[in-house]
Amino acid sequence: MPSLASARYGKDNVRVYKVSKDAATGVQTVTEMTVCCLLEGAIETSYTTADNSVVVATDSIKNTIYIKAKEHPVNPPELYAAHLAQHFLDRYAHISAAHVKVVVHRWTRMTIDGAPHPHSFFRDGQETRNVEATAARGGAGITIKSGIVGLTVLKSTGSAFHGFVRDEFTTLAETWDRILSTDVDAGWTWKPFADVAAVESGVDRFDRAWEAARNITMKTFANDESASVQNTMYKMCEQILAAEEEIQFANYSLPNKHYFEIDLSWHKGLKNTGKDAEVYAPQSGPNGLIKCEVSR
Ligand SMILES: O=c1[nH]c(=O)c2[nH]c(=O)[nH]c2[nH]1
Repeated sequence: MPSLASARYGKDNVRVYKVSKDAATGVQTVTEMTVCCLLEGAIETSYTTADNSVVVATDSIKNTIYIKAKEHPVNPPELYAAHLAQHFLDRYAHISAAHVKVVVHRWTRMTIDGAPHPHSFFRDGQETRNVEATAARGGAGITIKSGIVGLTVLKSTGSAFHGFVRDEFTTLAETWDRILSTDVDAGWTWKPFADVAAVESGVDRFDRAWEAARNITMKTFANDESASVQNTMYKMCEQILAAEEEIQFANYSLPNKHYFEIDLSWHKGLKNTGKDAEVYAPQSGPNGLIKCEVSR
């Protein structure tokens, strides 16, 4: 006899834009985000016996996403996500958990004639600031994971990879100097918060951690004499844990986006390998994929 093992539902890809206008200076500040909100609870009968009386319509969930963005600050996204998730527990007795994901897109203020423009912005890359917040009953409180996704980086030297297993499956040559490129997906998990008030008190921690993680990622990527993606990402995790006491875990998921040397010696003896390598072939795939999570 089948039974519902797990279920959650809600609205995904809700695009939200919020502007704040400083009447005194005329300066406007904008935030654009994409929100997903999924609910769990005593909703089994909606699946098993077509009982829609337990269903908060996904259209209503979408409306709530807009209303909470109007009622509360959307920055930092951690606080907005906590307010939104907690709302569903407060409003609906049969909902036991609300999972909110917020993806914040970049709108960076333009500098025009050397001065910050009051109301014009540009998209300076596909990098996003991501937050996943879950509010749950039973003393679980609010759990929050923050992150950076889609920060594409490359270093043209300062990366090696040697000493790996060599056997009958190995063709890769050891290298002491290679190109290293990746799309950073970094995350940091906060100690659980008792309630929204706990998220709100000391709310500066979230922007501080995001800025620290971004700087740590770039500085370590740039300055580390990398022995491997594994070792470089571990060094980044260690520093993120050291930066904020309330962070329990730090994690990275990094594709290794390969750049292959091209042997052009067949053409008039052109030297383009080893120390003479200048023209490379960037690869779309396959790529390495290296992940880790580091705890205290
Ligand atoms: O940094 C690396 N880690 C690996 O595990 C690996 N494997 C590989 O083929 N190249 C690399 N590079």
